[in-house]
Amino acid sequence: MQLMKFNPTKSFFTELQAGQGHPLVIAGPCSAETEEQVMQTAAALKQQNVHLFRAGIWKPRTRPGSFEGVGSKGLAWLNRVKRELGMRVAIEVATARHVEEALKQEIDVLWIGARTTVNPFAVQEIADALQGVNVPVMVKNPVNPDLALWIGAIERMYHAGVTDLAAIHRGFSSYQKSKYRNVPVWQIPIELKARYQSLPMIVDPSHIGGKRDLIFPVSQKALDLGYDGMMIETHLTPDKALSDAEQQVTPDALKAILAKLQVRKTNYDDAELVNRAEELRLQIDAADHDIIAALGRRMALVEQIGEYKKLNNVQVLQLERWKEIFRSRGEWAEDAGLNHAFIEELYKLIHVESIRKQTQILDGDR
Ligand SMILES: O=C(O)C(=O)C[C@]1(C(=O)O)C=C[C@@H](O)C=C1
Repeated sequence: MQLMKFNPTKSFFTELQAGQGHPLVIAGPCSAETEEQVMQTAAALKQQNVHLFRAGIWKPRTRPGSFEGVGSKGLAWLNRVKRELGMRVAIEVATARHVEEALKQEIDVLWIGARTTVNPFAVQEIADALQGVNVPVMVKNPVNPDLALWIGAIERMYHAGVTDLAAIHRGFSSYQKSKYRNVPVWQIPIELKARYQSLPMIVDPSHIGGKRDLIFPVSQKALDLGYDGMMIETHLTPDKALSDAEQQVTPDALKAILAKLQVRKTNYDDAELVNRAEELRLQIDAADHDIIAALGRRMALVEQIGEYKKLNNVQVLQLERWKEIFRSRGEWAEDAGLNHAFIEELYKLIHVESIRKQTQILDGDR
């Protein structure tokens, strides 16, 4: 299979915001509810120079019985937004039929939702329906934190001939309680961005946060990480919305959020500033050198204990010692002004590596 060489110099998404010096803004209601609601929301958002008007037509819901979208008739409403207000419009598609109906109504941009991205069969069906069409497509991350699955869905679009691609980061489901509706796991989109630098990355703070209050901080963090834009759910009367009421904002609130967001420079623009940053980076290099040397010493000791365990036929996992390490290193971290949870995660990784090394020694597979 040919690997994706995604490296366009310009695309539909970059052109939309070209020269404006501010990020791409996609906004609109979670769901299209009535024709009037769609037209009024779009008119309010047009005032704010929103680049793309979004609305859910078919809504995949967790449980049956919730509002599942108005269906095909809503497409004509979006077509009206396009014709009467001159805005570009975007919807989510989950099946080949959705794609066909959307194209018939001249929807400008399609996106693949998180619950679809998880399923390669469904994604391929959409890709097949897009063969030879080349409409811009945005691919949301899968609900589970799996980068390969996300890339796979983007690749299926690419192989179908879609050249205007973007990724949407909407966060990941988690069983654990969190302040987020979908935990961001920023490392995953950062890795995607590192692999495909020219792939526009859009944040969906409405789904990550699940609450209005989190839209601003999540968007600001995304901009600080170099994201290209955001998709924010907007409703005229959010509290009365038929879906996702808690995470939608009014067009006025959206305006306030956009005004507050700071777009920072991608890099230092002055030689003096570059030099100061370089000095600090040299010190970071030295500190990292120390960390790696210390880890090397630690692992050499772990190997010695491994040999000793082999000689005496003692098992690898020493639970009491491990619990003690986990507890004490957390305390040391706090004394040193470091984040407790960070050091715990680091030691979990170190312990897994110790176990891997000692298992090799004990099982003689070195
Ligand atoms: O103390 C030991 O017995 C070790 O092998 C070292 C070590 C560690 O990495 O610190 C490794 C594995 C054990 O479960 C506990 C601790």
